[in-house]
Amino acid sequence: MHSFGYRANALLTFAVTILAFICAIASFSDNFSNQTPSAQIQILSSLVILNINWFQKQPHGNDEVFAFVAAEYETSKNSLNQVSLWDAIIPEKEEANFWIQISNKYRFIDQGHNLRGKDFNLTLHWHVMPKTGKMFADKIVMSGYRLPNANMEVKARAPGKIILAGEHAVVHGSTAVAAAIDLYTYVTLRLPLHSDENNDRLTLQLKDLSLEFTWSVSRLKEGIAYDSSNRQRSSSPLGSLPSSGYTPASLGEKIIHGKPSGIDNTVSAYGNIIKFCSGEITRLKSNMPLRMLITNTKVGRNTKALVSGVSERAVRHPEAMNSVFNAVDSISKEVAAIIQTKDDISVTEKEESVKELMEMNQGLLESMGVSHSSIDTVIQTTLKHKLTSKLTGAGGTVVEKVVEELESSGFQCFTASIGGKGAEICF
Ligand SMILES: C[C@@](O)(CCO)CC(=O)[O-]
Repeated sequence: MHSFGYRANALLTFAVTILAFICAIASFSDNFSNQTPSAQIQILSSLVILNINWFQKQPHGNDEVFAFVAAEYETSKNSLNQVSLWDAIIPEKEEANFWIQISNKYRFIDQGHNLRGKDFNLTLHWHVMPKTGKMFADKIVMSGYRLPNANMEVKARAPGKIILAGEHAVVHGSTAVAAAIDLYTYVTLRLPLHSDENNDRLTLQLKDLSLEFTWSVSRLKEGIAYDSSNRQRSSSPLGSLPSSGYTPASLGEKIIHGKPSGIDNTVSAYGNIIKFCSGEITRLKSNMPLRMLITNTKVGRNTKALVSGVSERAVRHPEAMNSVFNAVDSISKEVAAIIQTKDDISVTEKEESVKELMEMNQGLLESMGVSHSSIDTVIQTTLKHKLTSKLTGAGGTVVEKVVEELESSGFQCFTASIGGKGAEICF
């Protein structure tokens, strides 16, 4: 008679043997599974186009494909170094045949000093992970990539802007109309490839002005993080620039204006002609030709002081200043409506109306205490030529005469088209 322990041992051994036998058969059956997955990948500048055209999901299994793209390179110490740039899990057959356009998910960082001027491969790996059985792995290697030998450069440009109506009052909630102009500021950013070269300093050299500023990168990052978390609008309202470009611009505005309305950085970042009121932006589609003569009176100004001067006047005379702000609001709304109108009104009539509204706006700016005697000179000069109404639209010799006279008074003139592109970045 066998003891209980002896019987239990025999049963366990039998169960384990059967289990091992089933596993061996399952594993052997992998040899009959004919897997021929294929994939394509194309790298277009910062875009990856990926097309995995194979997926095999068992009726009740949960196979999935894990795909990742890595930059791979060789060093004297290791024959294979990988920097993962992108990955994804493809859970369903229906999702396995796809085209995607992405920028890298993970940052391409040189951990040592290995990548400058070196060749590397971009490799797409994919792993098919069945519920049971052998994991299948394959890859496509794309060779011929090289990181630059010198520091990386990023170029950006942002347009200047003009406010057609509503400056200053916009800070107090009135509507304003502004446009990007085709005069740009260009910036080239050089990023050191080696981390030890990045000594936490960002240096800005304004070569035209012979000025140089330096900031601590970590302090700037803190400022940007703070501003992003406090900003109500998180995405680009006009769709031309990532919101990350908007944030530093709005930080700069705070430095220059103290309490900015946000109109300057918005129009410079996103371009076009916009109607702006308390952070709400409406893009205007102009139905009239708009070219502007811009005169630089060369009178230095302190925007912060002017903006706070208007606020102080509003505290001293709240009712009167409210009426001024309301009048500016109506003027801006009317300017916006004229610019957009498709009615059968001649361009001259539209220009006459815009001219009149601008004159009224100028008067209100004077009542806010922000005008200057040099602006009166500009107005008198243009009025003398009875050309004020033409300055928005007309070009040619008549404008040249006005420019000549204004420049002889020591001013600097520019003609500009308005409503163009916003800030652009080129890697
Ligand atoms: C004076 C102001 O209205 C415009 C300056 O370009 C200030 C602001 O809106 O932030």
